[in-house]
Amino acid sequence: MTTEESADTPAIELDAVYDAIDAVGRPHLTATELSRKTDLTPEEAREALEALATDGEIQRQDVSGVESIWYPTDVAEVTDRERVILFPDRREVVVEHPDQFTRAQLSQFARLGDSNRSGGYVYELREADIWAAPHESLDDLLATMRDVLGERSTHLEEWVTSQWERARKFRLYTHEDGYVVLAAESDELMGNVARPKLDDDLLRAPISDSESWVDADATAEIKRTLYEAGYPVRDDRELATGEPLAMELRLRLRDYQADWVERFTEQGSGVFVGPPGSGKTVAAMGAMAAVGGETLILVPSRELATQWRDELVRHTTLTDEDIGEYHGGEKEIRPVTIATYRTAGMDRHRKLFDQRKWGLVVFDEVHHVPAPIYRRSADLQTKHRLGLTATPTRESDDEEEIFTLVGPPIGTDWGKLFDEGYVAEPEVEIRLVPWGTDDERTEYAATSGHDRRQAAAGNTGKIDEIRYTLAENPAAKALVFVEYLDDGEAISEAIDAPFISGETRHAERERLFEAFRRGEQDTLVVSRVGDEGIDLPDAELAIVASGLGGSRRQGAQRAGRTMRPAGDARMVVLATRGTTEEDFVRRQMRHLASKGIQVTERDAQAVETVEE
Ligand SMILES: Nc1ncnc2c1ncn2[C@@H]1O[C@H](COP(=O)(O)OP(=O)(O)OP(=O)(O)O)[C@@H](O)[C@H]1O
Repeated sequence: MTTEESADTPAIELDAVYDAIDAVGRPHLTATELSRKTDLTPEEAREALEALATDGEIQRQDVSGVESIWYPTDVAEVTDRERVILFPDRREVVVEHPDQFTRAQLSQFARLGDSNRSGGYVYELREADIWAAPHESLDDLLATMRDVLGERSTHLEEWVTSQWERARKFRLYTHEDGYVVLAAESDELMGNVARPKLDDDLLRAPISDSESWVDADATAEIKRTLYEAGYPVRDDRELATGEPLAMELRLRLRDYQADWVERFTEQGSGVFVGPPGSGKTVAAMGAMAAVGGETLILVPSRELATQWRDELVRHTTLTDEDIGEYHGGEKEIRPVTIATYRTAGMDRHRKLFDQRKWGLVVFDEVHHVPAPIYRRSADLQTKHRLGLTATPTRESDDEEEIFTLVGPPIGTDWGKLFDEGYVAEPEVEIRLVPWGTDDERTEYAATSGHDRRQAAAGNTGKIDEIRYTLAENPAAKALVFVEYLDDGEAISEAIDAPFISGETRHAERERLFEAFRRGEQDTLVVSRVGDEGIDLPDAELAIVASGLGGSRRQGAQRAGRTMRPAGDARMVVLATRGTTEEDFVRRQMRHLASKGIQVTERDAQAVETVEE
């Protein structure tokens, strides 16, 4: 073969790439790997792969900073097969076409970053993700990882093991004489980490080279300081059980709920993490019964306070007389008191925390806990603390607060909950809607910043799409979510359904929601303010016309509305095609997808899309 000839013919046949892939033992390879399995140099291998890619025979998957991954087009085309690619050195996992189970598994020990250029999902494993993995043992965690990654990396597993151990190097416990002790795994850790970092007034006196007597009122600060230094502290103190509370459940906890409660009582504090409708509220009642002490329940809204009361009366032996509500409407402190965060956060209502001897404080929707409550939570460290959340949004600034002031997560494999039918998987569909009129498009182009967002939100093309979607699902009880009042009013008028916003009086809201629950009202338009923390168990269809929410959590919550165990729930998210709204919605949905929810994307159905 002459040099000229070799320049023209591909350096390698596709078959040889398949052979090399087989030899590598994964469904993809890098140029370096190809060169090792053939007699090509790495450079020749890369050129050969590029030539095959130009011919469309193979595809590449790029991840910045490391070698590209290649796989045959056939595999990509015939199957929308899931591909999980691990980059152990970067502690990253790239997943293409992940199924629901894989996403649920990954979200337990990794956080979703951005997508890469080829559209794969990139998950990162950071220290705090391992510290906060809701597994009972390291073996359980490693088993989940091996299951989802399909391959083992000794290097990664060593790192995971070291992080797991790192989160177990310090613990607080109650000495038999009643004082609180900080114990380090070794003298070095106490001498080189804890003592230099913690002020003298926090560490009262050394007990030994690895243990110190600490200020019992400063445990929150101790936990936070060590967390920041990279050592999350186990909290094994004996906690107050408060005034006794006699209560029993009227229903049987499901196995996973019983397991959550058991882990909670062992730890004394923690956060139940489970998808909406998975029975966290009921499990929290199990925790109340297990602690057996008077309980303060903090919730984000008055509506939720009333719901909690109803559920407590329905599912436990508590009666209405045992339960007090404490918020803008009513102020009663009883053995079980349900307060809103807002009222509880006000200084003049401090008595809520001190008037009775609480044994347990429950933080519902724990990611909603406002700063004043967090400050107060530092004083609640001697009590049992239980958080509830459906959205362990790890990127949030609250991550550390939740971990140190409330407790570590307690969870179950989400995939299992879906599989066993405890939670219905919603279908989420993004629909890209063209502009209703040319004028709107022009206006969008001429504005910037917030006005621009508002223009995209208010696209009148969405009104047709809403009508179409409602007509598609005639029997479904539907909620239409909007971001701006003007849009809400326009939609409400166009589809002849009441509009509930932050301006709607409380009594009117309740009346409309009740009518909706009873099935007398089948469609409601709800603004972003109007839906905060409200539970609408019977919604079968949610149309998000705009403003999926300023935060990812809100997106997840709205999807949550349709994720009740009953019925075939569906969510349609509208976004104006070709605008920033489109990107925004996609990003939000990606987050949902990472929580194990099936998301699809299609063009608007009502309006013909014209090529622009
Ligand atoms: N052990 C159980 N036995 C029977 N029904 C249960 C049990 N646990 C939960 N449920 C029912 O399942 C539904 C959802 O439960 P729950 O309200 O506790 O979920 P959740 O996770 O708190 O939901 P959300 O996150 O939306 O607040 C409720 O109707 C509840 O009565």
